[in-house]
Amino acid sequence: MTNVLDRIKAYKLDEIAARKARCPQGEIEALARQASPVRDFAGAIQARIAQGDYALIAEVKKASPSKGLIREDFQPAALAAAYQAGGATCLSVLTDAPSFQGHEDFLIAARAAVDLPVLRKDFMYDPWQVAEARSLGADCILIIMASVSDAQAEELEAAAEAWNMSALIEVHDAPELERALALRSPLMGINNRNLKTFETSLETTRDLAAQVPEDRILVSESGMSTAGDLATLSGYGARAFLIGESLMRQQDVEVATRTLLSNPVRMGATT
Ligand SMILES: O=P(O)(O)OC[C@@H](O)[C@@H](O)c1c[nH]c2ccccc12
Repeated sequence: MTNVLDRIKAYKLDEIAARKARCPQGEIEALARQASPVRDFAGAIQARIAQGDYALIAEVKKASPSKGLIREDFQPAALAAAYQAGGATCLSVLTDAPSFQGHEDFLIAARAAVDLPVLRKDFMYDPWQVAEARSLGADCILIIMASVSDAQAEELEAAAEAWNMSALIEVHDAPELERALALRSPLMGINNRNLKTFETSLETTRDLAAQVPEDRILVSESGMSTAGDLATLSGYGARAFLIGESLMRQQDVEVATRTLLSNPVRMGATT
């Protein structure tokens, strides 16, 4: 039985092979070395949380396999600027074309419009892709535990470290979280959406949060749309949130971002 994630992995491996044939490791590394200096993605999230604020990773997302086209008027630079003005801490930009109608140029344009660190949101299997991400300017990569072996995850994380980039480790269940804890990255993403079935429930974060050690930053991912959702997830221990669709559906993205982030539960504050 093949699921969505398996299908994505199959075409992604073909895509990687074709790209590597056009631009071998040495060449992509040379391009990566010329890229704009790395912005500290994990550090920005850590700093925002330390201030008692929520850290928002705001996603530039045109379409998804489960929802189709999400936003008609899609201008990555303007959207990035709106996210930054609305209070986002970092950006995530989808670069996968077949399933998300993403593009490398969207990441380049979005990052150039702001001074926030940027996650390249794509399906990573090969250290070559990490160098490619850096060559585009990306500051962070995604490692989806459901789609890689332990050895692959370790190899991708090591590549991110070698480029001074952050890595967001994504899990959806307890066995994946267990495997993820063998890695070093402080950024532990709990995806509320099952990438094999698209089923989405904030209870995923509730059920796994207790198993995330204190020294990791819990990032709740997917399926959030209101300040109330953030408050609920904050009750489970999440202080960082990765949000795309609900913000992409708003006419005024800056106002929507600011509204979403209003009313944070200030840690340690008494009422
Ligand atoms: O649009 P949402 O429901 O707010 O979700 C954003 C982000 O979490 C989601 O796009 C995502 C999480 N993990 C992924 C892995 C690949 C592609 C996309 C994703």
